[in-house]
Amino acid sequence: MQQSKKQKIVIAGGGTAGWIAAAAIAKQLGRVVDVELVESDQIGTIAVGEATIPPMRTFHHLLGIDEQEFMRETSATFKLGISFENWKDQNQDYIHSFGKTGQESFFADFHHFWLRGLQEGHTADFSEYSLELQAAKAGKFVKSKNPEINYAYHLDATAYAKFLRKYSEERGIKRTEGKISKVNKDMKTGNITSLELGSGKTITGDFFIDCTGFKGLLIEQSLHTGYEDWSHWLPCDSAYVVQTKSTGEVLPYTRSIAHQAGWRWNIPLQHRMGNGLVYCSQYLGHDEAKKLLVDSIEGEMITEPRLINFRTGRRLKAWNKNCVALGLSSGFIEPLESTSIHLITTGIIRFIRMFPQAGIIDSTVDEFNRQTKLEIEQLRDFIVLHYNVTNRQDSAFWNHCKNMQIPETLAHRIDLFKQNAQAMQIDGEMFRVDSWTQVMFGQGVIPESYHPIVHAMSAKELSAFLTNYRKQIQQVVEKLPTHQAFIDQYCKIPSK
Ligand SMILES: Cc1cc2nc3c(=O)[nH]c(=O)nc-3n(C[C@H](O)[C@H](O)[C@H](O)COP(=O)(O)OP(=O)(O)OC[C@H]3O[C@@H](n4cnc5c(N)ncnc54)[C@H](O)[C@@H]3O)c2cc1C
Repeated sequence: MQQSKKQKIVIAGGGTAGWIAAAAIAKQLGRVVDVELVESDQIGTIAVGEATIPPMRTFHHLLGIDEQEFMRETSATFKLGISFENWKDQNQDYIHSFGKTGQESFFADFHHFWLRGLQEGHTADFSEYSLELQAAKAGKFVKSKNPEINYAYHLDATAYAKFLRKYSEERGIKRTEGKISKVNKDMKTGNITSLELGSGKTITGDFFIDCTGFKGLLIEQSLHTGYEDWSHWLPCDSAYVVQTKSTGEVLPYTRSIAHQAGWRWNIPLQHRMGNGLVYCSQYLGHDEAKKLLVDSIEGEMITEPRLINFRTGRRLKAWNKNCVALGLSSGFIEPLESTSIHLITTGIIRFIRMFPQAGIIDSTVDEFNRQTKLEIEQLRDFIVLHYNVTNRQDSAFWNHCKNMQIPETLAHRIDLFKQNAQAMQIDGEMFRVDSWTQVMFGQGVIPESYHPIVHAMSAKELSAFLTNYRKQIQQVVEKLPTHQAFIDQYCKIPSK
């Protein structure tokens, strides 16, 4: 079999997306391709994106990253889930944790057993059957395989890009600083041939990865790929962000607190808190939003509040010609479930798997785009669920969300769950039954019936099963160290 010549990949942009792409390619393809990353210090990065989901650990494992070093360098903390406050209704909270809830049987998920229990007088909340959720509530954490505790991280976005830059440069990635002023294309094929910098330097390549952020300098401004707008389902279009000093012990979860026209977040890092207020500008003015954020934060501000505008949706093709878009240039479904960095990692893994060593083949491009579309649509549905299934009627924004037409795929899932508690699962989907059920129950969806298989247990057996499972979780949680104590001994940042 013939091996083609060594290809050159040019990565445009050095935010989280650019350096994740560089690090992954350096590790997996470093011997067979040359890579150059161009970034502009003058433009800088978006410098948000600080909450993650558990698959990041697998990605780090693939890169051979040492967890303690990574956590110290990025001031990271552990994340067991997200606390959704005032989403179902004002003054009602629930946690979407990364844990399993209860023990399922081959034919029916655990929530069917819990629903029967409710009917038979068991009053314990669904949340009491998840170890991660209870540990989060108690502010506790430990790394454990038995019982397994599933977790992700909160991290400092700027420090993370720096950390991956060091990793990539140590593995041979070339970095060029400069502002791209022109994207050159081949007249015949339409492929990108080179990037011209303000300094006059030209960077040529065989393949280009667009990580230039929302503007999509290559994929959109040069290749005019097109964008599918999802603002009719995800109407928030703005965020004010600000960093504050920490106050008290760090929580092992993100807080997402709904307000009259969106929500705000608290992301606890070791040395500071990340805060942001996401909103729909049609229902809340920018000045009001800024005031709402400033009035709600607890610690002293260490940055000025900064406005970020966005449009939810996806790039029509993540791979077009000889260019793949990653990160914000490929689309954005808002940060509610911390899915953007995850999409960068799955995007680069997919690209490496389908790497066009022998030239670009249409079927490969089509398959890449098909998988990318499916993945982002599944995440979109999960996020739309949070907005749509609510009892809130206190503002025009929530009335809009409650009554909006939702994607058919999501409507189908909600129907299945409402009618007979079926939590539909698509192969390979990121958020599993445990996530869908925690959010459905958390937002107040109560099914009309459950699977009859649960009657294979007698009432006595079911009662013992539910009671013992819950007790075991309580016993484990009692013995766990606090999140703060675990961080202090495992990955504490050096005091400055
Ligand atoms: C409000 C908000 C909150 C978010 N929260 C989360 C979260 O909690 N979790 C999560 O997973 N994701 C979150 N995200 C998404 C996350 O921030 C991004 O996915 C991530 O930071 C990747 O950004 P990026 O690298 O694509 O873009 P950027 O960080 O914008 O980087 C763009 C890069 O391109 C360079 N560039 C641009 N133009 C040029 C040019 N002409 N010449 C040279 N270089 C250029 C810039 O200098 C920069 O290096 C959030 C996003 C927003 C808007």
